[in-house]
Amino acid sequence: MRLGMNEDIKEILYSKSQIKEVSKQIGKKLTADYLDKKPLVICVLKGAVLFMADIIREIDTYAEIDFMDVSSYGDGTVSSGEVKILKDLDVPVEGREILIIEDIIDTGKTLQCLVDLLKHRKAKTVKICTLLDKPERRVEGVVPDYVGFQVPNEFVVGYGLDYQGMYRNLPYVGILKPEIYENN
Ligand SMILES: O=P(O)(O)OC[C@H]1O[C@H](OP(=O)(O)OP(=O)(O)O)[C@H](O)[C@@H]1O
Ligand code: HPA
Ligand SMILES: [Mg+2]
Repeated sequence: MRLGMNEDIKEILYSKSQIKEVSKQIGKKLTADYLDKKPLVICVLKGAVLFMADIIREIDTYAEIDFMDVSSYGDGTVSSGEVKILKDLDVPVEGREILIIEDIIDTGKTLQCLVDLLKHRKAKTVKICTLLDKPERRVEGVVPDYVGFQVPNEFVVGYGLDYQGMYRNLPYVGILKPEIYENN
């Protein structure tokens, strides 16, 4: 009998309070770096939605927010390599200081595609803030500017990160038991 989501987690990597603490630290840096710059803060749906909500409340300066929905993983644990734009931004980015908020950088394909697009649209600057960085799996040369935690090469879920659309609502980041996805 499955008792609930928590039973599917092999190990908790980052607790709610650790994530809160790291968001505060990053928020302080962002406040200093973006003072008077009126950045456009972009949340990459859906994974980044929880971290975005934390981060914007820690940025103590004028900022606009917008959302983009891109998807490359579908239902699996391996990137398809093909990044689809499912929802574009509502505002133009030309001349703007852009801060992209992500939950995780894995292969880097999603962000490489986004950064290229925003530069093509003539953004003034494009910086990346990610809760998690998994550098071991990188195939693109994406380097984040603000990082919460570096994660090992494991499939992680929680705090926005999903497996087959589930586990996003776990209040921590944990490693999914391999038997969960190996049985599917
Ligand atoms: O560095 P990459 O290998 O490209 O992987 C990282 C991206 O993959 C996940 O999103 P996904 O496409 O699964 O959509 P989701 O955010 O809606 O879960 C995650 O939220 C990142 O956006
Ligand atoms: O480890 C991961 N977990 C969930 N979604 C992801 N998208 C890229 N890497 C991951
Ligand atoms: Mg995502």
